Amino acid sequence: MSPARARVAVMHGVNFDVLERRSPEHYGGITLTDLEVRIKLFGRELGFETIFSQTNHEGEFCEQLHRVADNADALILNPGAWTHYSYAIRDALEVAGVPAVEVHLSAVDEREEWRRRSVIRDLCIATVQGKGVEGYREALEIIARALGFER
Ligand SMILES: O=C1C[C@@](O)(C(=O)O)C[C@@H](O)[C@@H]1O
Repeated sequence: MSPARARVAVMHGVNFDVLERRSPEHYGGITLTDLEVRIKLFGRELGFETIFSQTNHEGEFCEQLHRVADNADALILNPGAWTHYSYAIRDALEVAGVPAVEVHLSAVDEREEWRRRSVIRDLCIATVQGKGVEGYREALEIIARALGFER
């Protein structure tokens, strides 16, 4: 039997603390707080508790991945630029021990060459990109299906 409320960790990486100052064309001009409020509401609709974190420090992101299974049943991660080159984060994700969905606000596969590469993609059950804030809803729906929590 599944628990009443599954917990999903939502981890934002480098430069998400200044999201509203980044290219509105790609990131919508939204603040991280507004983004997290929207994700929390999506989560509630699906019966999830969402747990948020953001850091600009790669080692801290890795340490959060090491511990994520203590507090969460699944993971949504948007590591920002680390996605494209951090093998440290890849290795940490490998030991995270919960199903993970990779999310990007922008369509990384249609942007610069260096953004088209993700070193975490094959460790994730899905990738959602280019759908802005709505992409997080899609990621939560994917997790709901994966955990057998569809309502
Ligand atoms: O920081 C980010 C944000 C991003 O992950 C996105 O959400 O679209 C895309 C990355 O290429 C970029 O470095």
